Amino acid sequence: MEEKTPILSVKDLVVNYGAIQALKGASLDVYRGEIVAVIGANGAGKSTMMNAIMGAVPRASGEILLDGRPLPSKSYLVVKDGVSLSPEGRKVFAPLTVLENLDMGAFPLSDRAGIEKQKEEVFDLFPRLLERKDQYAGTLSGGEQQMLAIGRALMAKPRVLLLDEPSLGLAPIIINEIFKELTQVNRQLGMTILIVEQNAKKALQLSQRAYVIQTGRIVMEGRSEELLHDPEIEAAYLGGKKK
Ligand SMILES: Nc1ncnc2c1ncn2[C@@H]1O[C@H](COP(=O)(O)OP(=O)(O)OP(=O)(O)O)[C@@H](O)[C@H]1O
Repeated sequence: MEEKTPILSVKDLVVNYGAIQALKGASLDVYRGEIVAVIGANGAGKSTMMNAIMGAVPRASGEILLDGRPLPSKSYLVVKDGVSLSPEGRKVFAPLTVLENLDMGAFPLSDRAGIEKQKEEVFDLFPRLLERKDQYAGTLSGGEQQMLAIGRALMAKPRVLLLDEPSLGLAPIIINEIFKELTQVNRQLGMTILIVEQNAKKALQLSQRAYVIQTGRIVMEGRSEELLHDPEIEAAYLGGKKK
């Protein structure tokens, strides 16, 4: 699966919020077709990593490359280049319907037929959204809003899909449903995915490779299967030995 040039490469990324250094030279690579996870505790810098890739927070130094070329620093240009984000807390457009939210996500596409095809793919993955296509997004359940946020990100036909804590605040049964669909997104659409999660177990089960971030630094990386059974990871992120 791994090739020479990563589709997405973050090199020595530094992000400051005033006096707080949220990322202290973090690097990671994502190869085409992979699901890569970044796990870490509250405040480790996971959302900052995603927002910096999207150009939504400025970087102090470092490089972000897509297919070896620097990504633009404006969010809408990043989306046009092929990177979409499903943000932390979903952030769907509450006063718009499901269909209108999906249309908003399709802004880089110009042909009507392409947009409709993309919508069909999203509805195929999340039939619950089709059933609720005319419902206002603000009235959807948390799980449905998460599906819509992922669907909206997919509408731009990204080459890399970024997911910021898709499990946040959801019941385990809904998390399982969403993570099953993410496996489908990866397999069915061949979608490359970078996911950041506090739910380390789910993220490691979903991904092929993973990075561990601690106070702005990548401190460990490896095959997810191996990290799942690493005693240090078990103790720090998986709630000890209990099975
Ligand atoms: N806009 C901001 N202004 C100032 N400090 C910020 C801002 N956003 C984030 N931070 C700080 O940067 C650090 C990293 O935050 P970030 O949101 O990236 O962490 P995270 O790993 O995504 O955490 P969580 O899992 O809780 O969402 C934290 O110390 C946070 O308080």
